[in-house]
Amino acid sequence: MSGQKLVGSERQEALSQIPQWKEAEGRDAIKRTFQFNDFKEAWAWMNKVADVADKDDHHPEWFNVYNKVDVLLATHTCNGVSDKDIKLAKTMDSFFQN
Ligand SMILES: C[C@H](O)[C@H](O)[C@H]1CNC2=NC(N)=NC(=O)C2=N1
Repeated sequence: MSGQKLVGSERQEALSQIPQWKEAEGRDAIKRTFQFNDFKEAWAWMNKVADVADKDDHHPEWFNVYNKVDVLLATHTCNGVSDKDIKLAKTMDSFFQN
């Protein structure tokens, strides 16, 4: 994981791999909202993600209300979207499907 800001065709290719994620407004970041059956499911998912985020030292910016989690991913060190954000987005998506 380089952590370098993704730009141009490399960025478009990476974003095409995570079609549920959209570019954030007013900031170089990606966003997605996850909706669960209830709070406990949302919390369990967040807990699974937290383990990976801490292991990879790459953390989401997220806001949880009841069964919804709004997520924003960006790499602070490059002030933009990097491969680390794409990887974490894929992990979040995989935990959400399973
Ligand atoms: C000191 C610590 O390793 C750094 O601040 C890590 C922590 N988690 C991080 N998370 C994200 N999203 N971007 C970072 O640049 C980052 N840097």
